[in-house]
Amino acid sequence: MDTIFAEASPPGRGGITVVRLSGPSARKAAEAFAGPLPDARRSYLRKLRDGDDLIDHALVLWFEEGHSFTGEEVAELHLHGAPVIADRLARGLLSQGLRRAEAGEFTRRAFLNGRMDLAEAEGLADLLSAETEAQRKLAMKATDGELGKITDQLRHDLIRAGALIEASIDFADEEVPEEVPVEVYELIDRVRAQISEMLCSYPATERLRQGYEVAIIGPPNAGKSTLLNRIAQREIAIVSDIAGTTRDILELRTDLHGLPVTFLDTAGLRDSADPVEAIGVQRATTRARGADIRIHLSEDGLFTGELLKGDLVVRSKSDVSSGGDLEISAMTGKGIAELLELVYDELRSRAADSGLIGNKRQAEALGRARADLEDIDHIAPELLAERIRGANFSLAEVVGKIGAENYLDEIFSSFCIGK
Ligand SMILES: Nc1nc2c(ncn2[C@@H]2O[C@H](COP(=O)(O)OP(=O)(O)OP(=O)(O)O)[C@@H](O)[C@H]2O)c(=O)[nH]1
Ligand SMILES: [K+]
Ligand SMILES: [Mg+2]
Repeated sequence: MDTIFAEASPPGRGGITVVRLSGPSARKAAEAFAGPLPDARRSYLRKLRDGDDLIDHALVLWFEEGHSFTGEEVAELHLHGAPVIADRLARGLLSQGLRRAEAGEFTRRAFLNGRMDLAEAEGLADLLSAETEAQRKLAMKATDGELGKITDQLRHDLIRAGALIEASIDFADEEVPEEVPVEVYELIDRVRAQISEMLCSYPATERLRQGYEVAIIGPPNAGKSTLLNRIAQREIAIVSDIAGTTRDILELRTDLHGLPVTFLDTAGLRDSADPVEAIGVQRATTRARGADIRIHLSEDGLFTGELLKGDLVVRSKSDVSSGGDLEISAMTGKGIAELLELVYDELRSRAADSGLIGNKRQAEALGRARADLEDIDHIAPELLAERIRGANFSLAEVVGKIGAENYLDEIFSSFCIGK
């Protein structure tokens, strides 16, 4: 096994740069620069030298095999945060025979050494890319091993069901048709119900993970771009009194009280002879349909087209006209805070339905497990036992106990170098 190294802190200048070494010669390599390091998990302030070149004064610590993030021997060198120092150290480490880590390689080794299951590793990837408080909380839950515990319990129940069937097959009187014990069906029903419940929460989880989209739509000159600028508190979109000003979709990423929300400004909806504007209208319509919420904005407070669950019908320019339930003035700012609260309330209630299933890979494996446990009422005991084995296999895949090799490259390449 190679000993690898990488900067664990972001590139560039900072207070410190942390260089992490992992592998069988991590400690030896650290000591080649820092001198002997007696105790694990204690930090030492040392001069790092390569021959007679003093590289830096650094904090150095090491972790024994089995008691580190990767499960291998790990050393950490906390350097002063100038790129030239880390570069100088890297040259020394390369000449010691170490190699640079690939993206996600530390976490990959942690998984391969049993320090975390696949769902925890995926949770860690989400945690590192979380942008808002709600995403942080969701990812944190996934790094905590909860899914592994639940799937272990489900597998335990299925193994018991399988054993009960085997016993009934072995001892069945040859004259009497074999009967599957009632407990088997009870166990399977319970497992299937739990899987269904977990799968039910998946779409809400996925939306929160990806971030929500709120499309501002309506006729030309409704004030959509002015509203976007008001939410952004800066001039993102071009505003003019010419109908058909906006053509491309403009995105504004926000953190709405901890929820990741992207507001979309779109082309005013109308039939246009201008081919470019027509493309804009087409894009607006398609994108708005896929958004989580649509704000239907118009001067008369009416809307055309479909109203989907959670949509808001809003009257614009309330400074010059009035009427309608929900009115705003993007010019004066009136009603904007209330509008954002309504958006937040709706999305928060959707986020509240999120659960432990964090991604498509996990959802698909669970879906296969559930499919094996459906329509089992009149099937022969041997076939039922086979189905149970299939479901067990899929449950093991959820947390990567089986079949992880197919996903490792994809999962770990989404990490940065040094993670
Ligand atoms: N009085 C008043 N005028 C507004 C308000 N919001 C927008 N306007 C004006 O309405 C006109 C159209 O505004 P835009 O924001 O460009 O409208 P839009 O819906 O983006 O228009 P298109 O991109 O052409 O579809 C501009 O002259 C704005 O200054 C408002 O709250 N009050
Ligand atoms: K306009
Ligand atoms: Mg516009």
